[in-house]
Amino acid sequence: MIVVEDVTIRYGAVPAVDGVSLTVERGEIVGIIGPVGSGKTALLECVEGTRSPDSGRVRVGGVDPHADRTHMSVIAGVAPAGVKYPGRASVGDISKLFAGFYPGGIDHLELLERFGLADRLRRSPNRLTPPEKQRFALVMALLGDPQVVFADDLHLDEDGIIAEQLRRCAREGRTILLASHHLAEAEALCDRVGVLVDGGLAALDTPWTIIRDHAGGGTTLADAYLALTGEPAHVH
Ligand SMILES: Nc1ncnc2c1ncn2[C@@H]1O[C@H](COP(=O)(O)OP(=O)(O)OP(=O)(O)O)[C@@H](O)[C@H]1O
Repeated sequence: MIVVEDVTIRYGAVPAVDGVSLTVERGEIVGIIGPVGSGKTALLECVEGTRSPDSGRVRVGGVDPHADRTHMSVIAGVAPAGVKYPGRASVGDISKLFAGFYPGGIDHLELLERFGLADRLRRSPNRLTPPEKQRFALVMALLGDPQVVFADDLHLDEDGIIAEQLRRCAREGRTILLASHHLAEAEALCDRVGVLVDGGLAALDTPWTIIRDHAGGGTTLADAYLALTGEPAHVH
């Protein structure tokens, strides 16, 4: 569903993303982890199509996501991060409004229920708790019944609703590409994990394979991450 071939992204002399290749199969959950500034956002932007790589090739569902924005708007949903919504608009109003853009999409009330937000209908999204904001962002991403879901800087909630719902999305055949600093949750959730270090993929495999190959006797993805990046896990 997602093909990234030898993608390089430059902002200055040093590439932000340097020759990255990866594929994501339909129904797979792939998480990109890596230190601050390692290129996760730049890579996701290229796959979402909001920017094009300086070299290399990206395909999502067979199309160039930067060139074919119309097709991407049909097949992909992006979980928006850090959005400030108009003051008086409520969770119910905004999700209903956006659902109206997607005839044949998923009912907004059903999604709010699935993500544990049914009792937040009248609240401003700006006043939700951080985990609720993340769940609302995923509701917004799913309104159009997308085949592919992108979530940059995904925050996973302790009660597991987000992980449970993303697993459900994958079982429904949706393909999920996320970036996160939450290593324990990414280890539990993702079919495969890519570790970006200075714009290059230092590892791309199932969490247990990365742990086996890189954790140096440790037992967690955080152990492997420390060995690969030289940094302890950083959650902001
Ligand atoms: N608009 C920009 N102009 C110049 N440099 C940029 C720009 N956006 C990103 N960069 C640089 O590209 C590199 C990769 O940044 P990117 O935001 O992709 O990292 P990240 O892994 O997503 O970080 P974070 O963990 O903070 O989300 C960094 O060195 C960053 O400073």
